[in-house]
Amino acid sequence: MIAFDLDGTLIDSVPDLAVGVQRALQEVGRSAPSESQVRDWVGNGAQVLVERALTWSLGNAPEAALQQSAYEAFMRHYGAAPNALTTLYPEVFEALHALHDAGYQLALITNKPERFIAPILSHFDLLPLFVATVGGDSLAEKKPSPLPLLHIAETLDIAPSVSVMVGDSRHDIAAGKAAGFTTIALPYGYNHGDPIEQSQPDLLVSSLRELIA
Ligand SMILES: O=C(O)COP(=O)(O)O
Ligand SMILES: [Mg+2]
Repeated sequence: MIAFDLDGTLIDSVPDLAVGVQRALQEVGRSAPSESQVRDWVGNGAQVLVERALTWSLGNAPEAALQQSAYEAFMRHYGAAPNALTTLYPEVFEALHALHDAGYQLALITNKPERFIAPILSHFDLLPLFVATVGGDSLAEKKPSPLPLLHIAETLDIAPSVSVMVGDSRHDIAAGKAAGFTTIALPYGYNHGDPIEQSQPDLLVSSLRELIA
């Protein structure tokens, strides 16, 4: 089984995430961050993304009521147009089809809220390739916890030792290691601005084409 991360691995979603964050902060009367700031804040799910933006804007952590209003606004704005500016990274479509046709079971494990998974994968004609998907709010814990990975392995009845986690961030690699998966990192996504090599994945590939090779 090969499990893929979504944001920063299969899709370059930051342009739409940034618009969602900017509109949410404007709606709650706060200054809006730039797209490059948002890029470094992606990785721990929508609640943390909104919290990081508010903390930047306020200079301190937000109160719960403000966090909740901004989170609801983000979910509404991002949910209204999750595919407006988002693109698939090069070779993703071909690579996923090649792996699927070769008989690998493909899973998707993202920290993104579950409700956005199907609309985005459907938009890019990728949804039927995945036997299982899990979002950041699907289970009690999200990456870097190994829980979502172990949950998928158990659901598919596949041992972690023959499972692979492919991702762009330290949370993917940490979750993969803790779950006993082989970890493969891609360098082009979002890792809070740090090189993914620092997480010491089992393998670093420059693209999904190289992964197939
Ligand atoms: O939504 C996020 O913060 C990150 O999502 P990802 O796990 O697909 O990279
Ligand atoms: Mg990612």
